[in-house]
Amino acid sequence: MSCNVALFHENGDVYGDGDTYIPLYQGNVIDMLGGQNHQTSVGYAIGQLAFVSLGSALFSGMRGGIFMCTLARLNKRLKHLLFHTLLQQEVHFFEENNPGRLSSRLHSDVDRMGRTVALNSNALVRSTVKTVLMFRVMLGLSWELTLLTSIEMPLLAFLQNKYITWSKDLKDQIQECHAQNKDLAFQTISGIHTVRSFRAEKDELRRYNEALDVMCAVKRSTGIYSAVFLLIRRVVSLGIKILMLVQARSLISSGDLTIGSLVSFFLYQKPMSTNLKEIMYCYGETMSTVGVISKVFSYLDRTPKCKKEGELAPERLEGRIVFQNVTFKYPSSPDVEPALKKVFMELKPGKMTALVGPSGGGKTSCVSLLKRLYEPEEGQILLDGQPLHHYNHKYFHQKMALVSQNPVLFSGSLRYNIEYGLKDCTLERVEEAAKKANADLFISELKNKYDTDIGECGGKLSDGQKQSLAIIRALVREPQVIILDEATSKLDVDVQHAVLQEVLTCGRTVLVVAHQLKTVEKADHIIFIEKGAVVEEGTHEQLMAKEGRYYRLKEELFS
Ligand SMILES: Nc1ncnc2c1ncn2[C@@H]1O[C@H](COP(=O)(O)OP(=O)(O)OP(=O)(O)O)[C@@H](O)[C@H]1O
Repeated sequence: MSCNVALFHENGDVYGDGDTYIPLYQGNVIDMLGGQNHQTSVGYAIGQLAFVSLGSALFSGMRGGIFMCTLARLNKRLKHLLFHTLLQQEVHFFEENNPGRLSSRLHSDVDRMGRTVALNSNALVRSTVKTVLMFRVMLGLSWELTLLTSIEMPLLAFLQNKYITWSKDLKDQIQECHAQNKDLAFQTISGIHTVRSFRAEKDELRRYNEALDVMCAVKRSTGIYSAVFLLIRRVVSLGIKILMLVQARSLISSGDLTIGSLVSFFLYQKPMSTNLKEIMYCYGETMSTVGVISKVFSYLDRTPKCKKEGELAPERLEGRIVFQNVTFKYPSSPDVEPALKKVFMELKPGKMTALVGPSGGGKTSCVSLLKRLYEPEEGQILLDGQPLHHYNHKYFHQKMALVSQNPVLFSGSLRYNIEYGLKDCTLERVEEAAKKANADLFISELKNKYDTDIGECGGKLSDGQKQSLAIIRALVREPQVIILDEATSKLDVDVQHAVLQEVLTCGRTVLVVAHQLKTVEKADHIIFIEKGAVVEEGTHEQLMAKEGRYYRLKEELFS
């Protein structure tokens, strides 16, 4: 984009950047370099050039540096804001937008957006100033030739505009393909165990290849558009140049233009058109990034569809939970039957309540509503007589702990995972919780004890150890309500009993979600839920004596 041109003129005005020095004088270069001027004026001009070159290099370096720093800050701020906004969104948002796409928005799109805005504004300022100054000088040399040069610009701008309109959709498609491919590769790699056990490597490779083919086709179209555009642009430029040469010849013959001025004019014309191209390129780049920018901003402006956080954070919480005629439909399936229909149930403090029923009955939906991952469509859930959303978010999730069958663990140490999200948690507290979960023995046998790295998603632990870790993580928070969603299924029977005994101490409310009916026989209260409705409830003995759905399910499982 730059050219090594150095011109000297009598006014002593030099303009340029980096390796481009364009003196803004009027006069004849050829004469001076040919030695017709005095030796002193050449020395003076060279000194001046050196001085201005140094100044130019210094300022262009500073400008580049300042823009790079601004770009880094802008990127950091945008990513922070976007990540913050994403974390505020309701669960349904993440069901609609898969992780690969969101991660691509957060990284590639924000980078591209920052680069376009910051770098293009840098180039735009530089090129505009240079263009205005050069234009002034060129007008002084020959207004007729300047007029012809100026015709080229709107023509090229028109072509560029057309090109942008055609290529914008393609660029959006490429961005989308990138996100999809990333997501596909991520899914396959993270699920490699399943892929391997189903011998699905070839299928996954084929799927990835098909996705690559789609992207390749879009890129091919972009290449064709770009080649055609370049060809037309070159032809237009060539036509204008021929017109200029014809005009210059007639000006020279009529004595209105000297050969020296013509050479000067052409020496200006090249960097001038380079600058104009740069301006148009920046414009084009900015325009083609508009799609990306608008997507990023649509996420930044998105208001989460969840109820506002409440203030309640009582010192003492009893833990009595009541579902009052709760009806609920998943936002992603608004047209199907509700997952829960007018559910009424009570979970008492100091008691273990078990939620049982066939697959798809609505057990997990109850737990999701309890953890406020979704909001009921009708009815409400009360905790100590207050709707759940009245409680302070952090307080609420500390008081109500969920331990699931396949807990989500993060790479890092055991201690990091146990203390996750807790401030000022001492090692003594962690050790005490581990003892209560009957897990202190296995941890003490590890080489680095609580500092042992558990690997990606806890990959270095057995399934039972992962469950133990999740139980410690819940207990260390000293919750008043504990939800065990098949949370002890991978533990030894002795450990299961010890854990259940422990969670029932301190008058805690315990909800056990169970698929294996054997684990719930000891529950104080059993609720049988089927097709989203409570069908029957009572103790194990009462339900067995009733010979209803619970009895029949038990018979089916053991027959
Ligand atoms: N994220 C979701 N989006 C849409 N529908 C869902 C979603 N999760 C569950 N469902 C539907 O809601 C109904 C209740 O499902 P739920 O997971 O609560 O049952 P469950 O009793 O926990 O089943 P299981 O014992 O198999 O875990 C089912 O019909 C299911 O298809």
